[in-house]
Amino acid sequence: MYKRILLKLSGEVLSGEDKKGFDENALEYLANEIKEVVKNGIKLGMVIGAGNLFRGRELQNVTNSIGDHIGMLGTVINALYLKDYFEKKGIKTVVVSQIVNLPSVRIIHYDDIELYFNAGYVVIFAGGTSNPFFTTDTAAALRAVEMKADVLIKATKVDGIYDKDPKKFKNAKKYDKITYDDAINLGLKIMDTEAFSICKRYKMPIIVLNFFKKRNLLNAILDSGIGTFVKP
Ligand SMILES: Nc1ncnc2c1ncn2[C@@H]1O[C@H](COP(=O)(O)OP(=O)(O)OP(=O)(O)O)[C@@H](O)[C@H]1O
Ligand SMILES: O=c1ccn([C@@H]2O[C@H](COP(=O)(O)O)[C@@H](O)[C@H]2O)c(=O)[nH]1
Repeated sequence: MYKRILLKLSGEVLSGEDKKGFDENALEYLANEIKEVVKNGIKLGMVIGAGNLFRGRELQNVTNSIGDHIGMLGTVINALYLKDYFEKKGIKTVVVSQIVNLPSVRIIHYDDIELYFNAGYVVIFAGGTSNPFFTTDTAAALRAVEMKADVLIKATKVDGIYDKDPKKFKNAKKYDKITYDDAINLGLKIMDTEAFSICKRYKMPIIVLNFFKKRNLLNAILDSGIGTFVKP
């Protein structure tokens, strides 16, 4: 069983697939899945994307770097929305970020993060990497290494890594296991090359799984071979 986890969630986990904004049913499902994890005493860090609000590359007529700043701010909005929702459901949550100065957001400080985990808080790392031209996959890889996670779990809309995008190709084939090198060399677009490279360099295992299948997250944490496992 993994005890210390960095969970990367697609922004669409908050809105429902291919939708924008926030959906009450989606949030309730998410809170229930997280509650199960917290109940098991797992130290949980989270990085959430912002696909339900803004993706820099989708903002037409906006300068690239500014579009990315808007995207990163979207991840802060999601983090605060989630913190408020989680706390109403009894999940103690703290949001940390280096890109905003708000009373509801704390700065990232390694010693404090350990204290939050020991006190049973879920820690949401908001604001991506703090730099434009990256994505929250790379932020998740960085935070996983920084928090010394046992594993990075990418919970998304597909049930693992395929040889091509399964949303576009019906004949795509799933990998149960794959190496970092193969994921990078085959150009599999489930995660950025930067994210795979950081995980490879620091030997951070990755699990990619379907978040929309009930208890999948907890089952993966209990190490039951869910999704695709990326390893050296
Ligand atoms: N080789 C592949 N294997 C599996 N999925 C793939 C692959 N290539 C592309 N994808 C796509 O990657 C998507 C998952 O990416 P991710 O969870 O990061 O979504 P996102 O839309 O980028 O996140 P966000 O909503 O936060 O912007 C899947 O929905 C799938 O369609
Ligand atoms: O380090 C980062 C992380 C994110 N961004 C911008 O935010 C959006 C939303 O993130 P997703 O990973 O796509 O959900 C992304 O499209 C970038 O525009 C960033 O600039 N730097």
